[in-house]
Amino acid sequence: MNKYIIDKLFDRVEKNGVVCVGLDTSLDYIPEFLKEGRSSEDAIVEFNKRIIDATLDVAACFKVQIAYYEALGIEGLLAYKRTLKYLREKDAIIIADIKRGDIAATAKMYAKAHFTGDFEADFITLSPYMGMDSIEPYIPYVATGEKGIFTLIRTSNKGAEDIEYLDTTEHKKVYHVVGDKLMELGKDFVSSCGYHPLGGVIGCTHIEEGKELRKRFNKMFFLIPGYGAQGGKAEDVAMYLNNGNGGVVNSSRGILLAYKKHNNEKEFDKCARAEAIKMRDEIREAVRNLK
Ligand SMILES: O=c1ccn([C@@H]2O[C@H](COP(=O)(O)O)[C@@H](O)[C@H]2O)c(=O)[nH]1
Repeated sequence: MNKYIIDKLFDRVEKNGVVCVGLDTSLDYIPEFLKEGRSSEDAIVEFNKRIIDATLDVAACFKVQIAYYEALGIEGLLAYKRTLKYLREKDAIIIADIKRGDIAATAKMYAKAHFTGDFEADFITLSPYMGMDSIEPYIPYVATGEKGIFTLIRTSNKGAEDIEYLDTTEHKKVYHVVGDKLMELGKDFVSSCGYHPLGGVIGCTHIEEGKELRKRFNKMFFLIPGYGAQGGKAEDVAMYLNNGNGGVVNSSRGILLAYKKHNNEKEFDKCARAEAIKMRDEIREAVRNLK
């Protein structure tokens, strides 16, 4: 049986739980005392390092949302690069949330940019709306066993209904078609853990289809956003998992800004840890209650 990066993620979930810490680090989220005397780049890196150190043993992985870094230009991208480097030094699993989608020639360059070099990540997110030839250039990296992708299938936002929920002539919704195509592509890469490294982004905010999607895409590992700040709850998430594995659940603002709930900016990292543990334990409990 082949070994792919998805086994490492599966094992981390077994060990640390399903929480994916979202490093959507906006400058506004960083407490003033940490910004004093530091450049924006250094403040972001310092904030991220402290969040990473505080949550490493209670997180399955870290999702770094590139938009927050790109928005600050070169300085932001340097902070992005340094954050990824720190995560790698800690042997943390990195999901780069870059949501790319383009013609194959360009996709090849995106693959090189985010699977090697300064911005190297373990997994990246992709948008499938230009078709499967926009996904294929990433597959040689997946085939090495060291890289994986999460493709948008059914997203967490309200606007998901505008396109993803449209009925197709095959009497399936668009997101079913996307998921089915990825399952087909993934079947050559099913790994020891039972999943393939061609994961899907499935938001936990449309709870009606949780069980159906879990059953239909049974070998697909899910990246599940929408928890906390977008309203997703542990009971909702539990349905997208298989015995508490088969997916990671992202929370970005919920974890990074936990200190605001406790009015304790000095200990923002401790508050982030407590929030990640609470989230992990609530999801574990909800999984137990499903049985
Ligand atoms: O369907 C999707 C796909 C991606 N996202 C991303 O996840 C985080 C969510 O942040 P929160 O602060 O926990 O709401 C963010 O990076 C989004 O770009 C998503 O929300 N939904």
